Amino acid sequence: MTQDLLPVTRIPRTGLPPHAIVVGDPARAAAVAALLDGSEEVSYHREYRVFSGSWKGVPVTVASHGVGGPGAILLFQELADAGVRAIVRFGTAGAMKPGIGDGDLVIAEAAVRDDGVTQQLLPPEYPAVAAPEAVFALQRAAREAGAPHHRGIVWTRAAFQPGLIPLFSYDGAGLAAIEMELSALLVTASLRGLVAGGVLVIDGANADELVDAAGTSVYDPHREVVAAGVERGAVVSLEALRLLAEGNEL
Ligand SMILES: O=P(O)(O)O[C@H]1O[C@H](CO)[C@@H](O)[C@H]1O
Ligand SMILES: O=c1cc[nH]c(=O)[nH]1
Repeated sequence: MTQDLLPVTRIPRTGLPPHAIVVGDPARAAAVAALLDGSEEVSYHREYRVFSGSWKGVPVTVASHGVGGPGAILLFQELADAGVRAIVRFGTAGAMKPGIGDGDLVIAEAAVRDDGVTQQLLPPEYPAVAAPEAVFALQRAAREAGAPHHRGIVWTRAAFQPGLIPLFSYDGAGLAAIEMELSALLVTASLRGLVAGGVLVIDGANADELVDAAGTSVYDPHREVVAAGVERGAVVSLEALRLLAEGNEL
């Protein structure tokens, strides 16, 4: 019956595991789901591909949200409507700080809300902040996996391609990475009472202004160093969800 499916993503209103990993790319959702026991595709409508399965005994949802905050927030809202209570975004991003290399993980503490959608929902003063338990779970999982990782503030920015308007310079603000959807997730989580966080694999920066003197590379997600980071990040995300589900994040 169609009323049992949510209207935009067509995910079922009931029955999804309450702990979820979200990713931009539907193919990455399939790759993460392939690590689960008993993985099954639940639905696939537009850019929203959803799987369920279990990781070391913990039931997990894996879903893709596509590129960009306005579309992604529809998945986050409908996952909340479907009863999901903890969400980790496992994405890719450009590095903005010397010392953060390709394939490294950035664990978000908060995000700059330049996402192109939450500005229409809430005043700009409202924060986009990760749940501390999600930050600690991701940090612990990264440490235990031996994955190079950093913690910091992420710039979520709606425009991927540079345009004629110069990028605002966050020089001196200590931003760690730039991507496109995280702040929409963190704001949704605060509004809906969810636990949320994010971990991002560095795949280069898509604007000359973001490339630092220490040699951060240009944008190219199709490299072995990025693929290796994605493999590590998938396990780190799943382990962090397990720690959260078991209350063992510290
Ligand atoms: O790899 P994902 O999760 O899609 O994340 C990043 O990659 C896309 C841009 O190439 C944007 O969605 C950005 O946020
Ligand atoms: O959104 C993204 C992803 C990777 N690199 C960037 O510069 N931006």
